[in-house]
Order: sequence, then structure tokens, then C-alpha cells
Amino acid sequence: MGENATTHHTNSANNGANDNQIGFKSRVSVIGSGSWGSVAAKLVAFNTLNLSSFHDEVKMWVFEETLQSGEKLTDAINRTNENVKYLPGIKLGKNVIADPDLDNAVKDANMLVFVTPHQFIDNICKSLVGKVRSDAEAISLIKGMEVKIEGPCLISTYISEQLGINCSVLMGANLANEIAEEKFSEATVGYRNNREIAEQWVQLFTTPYFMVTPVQDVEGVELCGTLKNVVAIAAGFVDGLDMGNNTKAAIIRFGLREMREFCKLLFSSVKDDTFFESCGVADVITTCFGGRNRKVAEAFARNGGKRSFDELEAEMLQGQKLQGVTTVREVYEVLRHRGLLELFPLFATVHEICSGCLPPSAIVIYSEKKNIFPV
Ligand SMILES: NC(=O)c1ccc[n+]([C@@H]2O[C@H](COP(=O)([O-])OP(=O)(O)OC[C@H]3O[C@@H](n4cnc5c(N)ncnc54)[C@H](O)[C@@H]3O)[C@@H](O)[C@H]2O)c1
Ligand SMILES: O=P(O)(O)OC[C@H](O)CO
Repeated sequence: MGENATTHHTNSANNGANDNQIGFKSRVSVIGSGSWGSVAAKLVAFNTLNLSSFHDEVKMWVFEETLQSGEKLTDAINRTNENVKYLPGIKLGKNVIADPDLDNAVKDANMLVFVTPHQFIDNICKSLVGKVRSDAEAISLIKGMEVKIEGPCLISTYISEQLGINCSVLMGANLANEIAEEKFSEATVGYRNNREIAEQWVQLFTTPYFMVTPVQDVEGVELCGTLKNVVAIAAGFVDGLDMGNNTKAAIIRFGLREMREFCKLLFSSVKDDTFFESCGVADVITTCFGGRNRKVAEAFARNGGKRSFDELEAEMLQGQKLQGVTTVREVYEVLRHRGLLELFPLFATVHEICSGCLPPSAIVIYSEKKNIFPV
């Protein structure tokens, strides 16, 4: 990993894993520039400036758009050093360079951070085929999954398969706006079998206010990050119906149990301990109280399901994207295909409410009706 460089290391105390490869400096690109993408760039850019094993510059690919002022988003980011649309008021670091050209943004990078809404990863990967370094390492911060004809596919697996590179994941209780303001939080890096690579990602993301723990369970970590968005939608329905905290806690508990069962259904290797990391219970909690999925689901329930998620998302999130509604459709598809919907009443009900087949109030009666949860 890395590339030949003639620059001398000046800060050997901070070098970490790449220090073993004298003369190599890693180059990092961030693919995505929404609210979390911009925070990821900020975290990484802080470290590339301070670690001599990295080139200072961090390229951030921007899905180009024109702002109301007529200025291109990329130009505005590079002029102000802020993502004025998705993370206004937060300086990213002068070494973050926004680039609307995907090929150019990844050129030369040997560490690729994927952080776009999951519905766009298919097109992004397809256009990157043959364009990334063969020795590159990737990490996915994307909370979602792909469902293909052959079955469900994790985003990290999809990236690996499309681009022929290894892909780790970083998930956790990470509301972007809070980390942007440097409020303490934790995250989990999920890795497959190379601990050294995991340590490099930990080193690249860790800051005094962002604590990162590696866990050898890429599937468990990624599926936790993906499925908690479904639980957050259920929690939003409960809030929209003014059901109170006890009901919300019950929904969270049911949700966590279905998350674990779904993970193990797909991958028997998933570890129980993973659910106690930041990517597990902590992310469920933060998302069910402070996330966008919860917020829009609350509005959906308050409107009695009469306004669609698409409409509410566009109105309430100004370009930011929900992952939960798409994810629960994908989860439903997997369960339906395997004849297992009855064993996942919360997930099934969330989808049926989102798609208009059931009213939001169904969220609290499904368990009584189906009497499926043991005490
Ligand atoms: N925001 C958070 O607090 C947070 C925290 C942790 C993880 N995540 C995850 O990170 C991922 C990225 O979310 P985000 O919050 O950075 O994004 P966001 O929802 O804030 O912004 C949406 C992004 O999608 C881009 N976009 C719109 N149309 C596009 C297209 N056709 N092709 C490619 N990109 C397009 C926009 O330019 C923008 O960058 C998601 O999987 C999300 O679940 C988000
Ligand atoms: O705002 P949400 O609902 O997309 O959740 C954001 C993060 O995933 C919380 O960790």
C-alpha cells in the first residue's frame, strides 16, 4: 500500500503502520460530500496534515450542483473551505480539495473513503471500474445495502467486487452535525482479516473527539449500520403518534433483536459482541433520538401517512437523503423471498407502513396481533 515518494518523514512519532514502509506516503480520496462525507473529509484532513505517512491533500469528490446563487457547489467549497449546502459553518481544513471529476478525484489515491447515500453507489462504482489503483484499500461509511437478483449484497462487498480491492467499513453512533462541532463520539471499524489495514483506518480517522475501535466482523458492523435506519423509522412513527418513551424503548429492543436475527440469517459469522460496539446499540440509540430517518418518520406519522416519504424528505432535508425507507424495502424483499416475513414483524410492519399498506399506528399493535415476541 502506498506509493514511492521522495519527501522525508518529519513526524516519526505519529507515523503508525505506514512507517514500516519508509518512503511511502498514502494519498486519501473521499468519494462523497454530503453532511457525513464532509465531516469524514474534515477528520481525515486533520490527520493527513499531522501524520507524515500521508500526503497532506485530501481530494473530496462532489456530485456537482448549482447553488441558488448560481455558483457551482465545488467552487463554493473551494472558495470558502466549507460545504455551504450540506455542512454550512464548518471549516473542512485547507487541505481538503473539492473535485467534481470522479476519475480525477480518485487518481493516485491508495486509500478510498466511500461515503455517499447507498442508492448512488452502483453508478459510482461502475464509472470507477479500471480507474482506481490496483493496490488501493477502500473503506465504506455507507449505511445501506444492495439487493441484486442473486440476493443481498453488502455495500463493502459490492465495492470490492466491482473494483477488485479490499473494503473495510466504518460505522457508529455518528450524527454528522455533532461530530462536525467536535463533540465526542465513537465509531467502529469493521475489517475482514488484515489487522494492519484496520489500524491504518483507525489512525486516519481518530481525533481527540472521535474514538475509533477496530472489530474483526465486517458483516456485523456494516449490517448494524444498515439496519438501525429501519429501527429509527419505527421510532419516528412512535414519536409521531406521541406514544412516549417506554413504547419507544420497546420498539428499540424489538428492533435490536431483529437486527441480530437478520445479521445471523445472512452471515452466521456475525459476533454478538459487535452489537455492543458503537456500530450496534449506540448507533440505534442516537439514530432513534437524533437522526434524519426518525425525524422524517415522525412527520410521516403526524400526517397520518398521507404525505409520502419522498415529499417529506425533499421538504425537510434540503437535498440530504434518507436511507431507511429504501433499506427496509430491500430487507423486506430478502425476507419475502426466503418466506421469513413472519419472523421479522417489526421490519415487515415498517415496510408496510412506509409503502402505504398499513397506517402508522400499526407500529404498536403488530406484536400483540402476531403475538410473536417471547418475553
Ligand atoms: N449524515 C449523517 O449524520 C451520517 C452519519 C453516519 C453515516 N451516514 C451515512 O453516510 C452516507 C452518506 O450520507 P451523507 O449524510 O454524507 O449524505 P447527505 O444525505 O447529507 O447528502 C446527500 C448527498 O448525495 C449526493 N447526491 C445527490 N444525488 C446524487 C447522485 N445522483 N449521485 C451521487 N451523489 C448524489 C449529494 O450531492 C449529497 O452529497 C449514507 O449512507 C448515510 O447513511 C450519514
Ligand atoms: O440521520 P440519520 O438517520 O441518517 O442517521 C445518521 C447516522 O447514521 C447516525 O449514526
